[in-house]
Amino acid sequence: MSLIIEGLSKKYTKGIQALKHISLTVPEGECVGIVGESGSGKSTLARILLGLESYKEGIITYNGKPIVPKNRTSLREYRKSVQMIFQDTTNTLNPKLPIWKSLLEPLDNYKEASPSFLEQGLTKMEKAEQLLEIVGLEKEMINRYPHELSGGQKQRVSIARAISLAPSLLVCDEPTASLDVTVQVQILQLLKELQKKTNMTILFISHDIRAVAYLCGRVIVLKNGVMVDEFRIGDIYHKERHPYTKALIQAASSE
Ligand SMILES: Nc1ncnc2c1ncn2[C@@H]1O[C@H](COP(=O)(O)OP(=O)(O)OP(=O)(O)O)[C@@H](O)[C@H]1O
Repeated sequence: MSLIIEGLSKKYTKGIQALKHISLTVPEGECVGIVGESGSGKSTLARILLGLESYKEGIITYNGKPIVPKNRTSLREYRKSVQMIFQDTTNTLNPKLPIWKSLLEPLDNYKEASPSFLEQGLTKMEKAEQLLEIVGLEKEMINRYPHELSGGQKQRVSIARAISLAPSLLVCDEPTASLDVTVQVQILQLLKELQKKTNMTILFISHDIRAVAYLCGRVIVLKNGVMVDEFRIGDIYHKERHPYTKALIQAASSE
């Protein structure tokens, strides 16, 4: 798995330049964090990576193949290996469907997928139960509806759904932002555990440098669409950090 972004820029209509010449490589099995304040372009980057947003300038290649936005055929295979979790689970979990139906949607769409962490020969319901167990939820929850779950439980279901196809890359866009602090920590722990177990690559997008520092080995700092800093987590307190990175650390430690 390799994801390479070279010289990516994105301009919205009305001239808003959300990303300016972004270049980065996401190596296999690593967790790379993208941190920045509101409006820095984090979600734009995530949406482009998922093929949900177009871009005119730059090249994105995944395993050597270019990602062409909104090209359904080339995106089908890509979508199988690249999954996303969002801050707001309403995008993922249809309120009208029981949990098991939402959970099994990706596996239904890609019948050829057989993730190694699911036992062979399971019925549909047993697959849904196993997926829930992997993310630390009671299997009895498969028959509930999203409104009958807490925010943290819903995010666990979203994670179970996202990993059900054993993606090689998981893009997480502020997955803990709307959760209580203790639940945030539990979700971060779960992601860390899953990453260790499955060796999937994670691109973790957050405004919270502490969450990024907990989970990621490498960090990229975005400010107004520009990559202003990039470092290994061990160098977070290095004196050569960009003043904006230092300000983010300072702000987080005084919260
Ligand atoms: N569909 C759109 N049309 C026009 N401008 C947009 C659109 N989406 C985002 N923008 C603008 O692009 C810039 C980057 O927005 P983006 O949502 O990527 O930032 P972000 O870092 O994810 O912020 P937040 O943390 O608040 O979600 C902002 O100035 C925003 O107003």
